[in-house]
Amino acid sequence: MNGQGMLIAVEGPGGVGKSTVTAALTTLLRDEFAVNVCATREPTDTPLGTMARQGTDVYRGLAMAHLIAADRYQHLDEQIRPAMARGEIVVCDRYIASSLVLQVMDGVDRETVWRMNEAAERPDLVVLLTAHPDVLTNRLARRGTHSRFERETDSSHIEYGLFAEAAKFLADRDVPIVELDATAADPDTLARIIAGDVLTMRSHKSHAPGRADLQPQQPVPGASGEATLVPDRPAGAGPRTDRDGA
Ligand SMILES: Nc1ncnc2c1ncn2[C@@H]1O[C@H](COP(=O)(O)OP(=O)(O)O)[C@@H](O)[C@H]1O
Ligand SMILES: Cc1cn([C@H]2C[C@H](O)[C@@H](COP(=O)(O)OP(=O)(O)O)O2)c(=O)[nH]c1=O
Repeated sequence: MNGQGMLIAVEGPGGVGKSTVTAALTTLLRDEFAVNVCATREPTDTPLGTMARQGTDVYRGLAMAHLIAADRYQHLDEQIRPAMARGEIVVCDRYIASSLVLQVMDGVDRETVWRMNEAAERPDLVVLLTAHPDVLTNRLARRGTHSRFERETDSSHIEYGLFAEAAKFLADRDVPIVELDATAADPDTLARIIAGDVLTMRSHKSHAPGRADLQPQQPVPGASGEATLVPDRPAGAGPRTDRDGA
């Protein structure tokens, strides 16, 4: 963690509800818990990020991977690190895990993607939203697809599987990651569960020896359900399989 600030990455396949949950979490932390939140997303809304977001039919493979990484490093310099230094909780809709999935879908080796992101801040918490692939396909059909990745045949099944692999990859490298099943839970409930995890982590941090600004752990009214800490799974197991075959 960087000062009092934290970096929370909201990740998951297209249509799972990342943007919706990021917005709900931001509102909850700001309005109910008076936390300073920097809500952001990748690709960013800068010219570089917009080129990547709108350019998925033009840029592919290593070119796309470098475009995304360049946008991420600029994002870190200009927005994420300054916000963390101010003590804010940065909630980022898509981050490194997305690259470990989408660039791999695009034919780039996972280790290569990881090395390209070597100097990027590790998130304090990765929130991996999952849902049964058929649910994802239906949500994308209702909302409309936004990119070449989402239009790819069977994209929901492919992304679902690759996010499970990325979760294991990150957990093996000691990146804290929780997985939440968004198949049936509504966005506000998911936001409350995440807020509970984030505020608990923040409280533990502020209770670290030598800190004068101790804050009691804040309760999260209405939070229910269970977040699975990926490293807690049995060795070798993929992310939660309770929705497999559902
Ligand atoms: N938990 C949820 N349950 C049901 N529908 C949801 C949920 N979260 C989001 N949605 C809907 O699914 C669609 C995709 O959500 P969105 O936030 O755009 O996903 P993403 O950012 O992951 O691509 C939207 O129409 C949204 O209203
Ligand atoms: C963050 C990230 C995005 N992308 C690309 C894929 C997506 O098509 C595009 C935009 O992300 P996406 O979240 O799907 O867009 P929207 O918010 O409009 O639904 O950026 C990557 O290829 N790798 C990444 O690491």
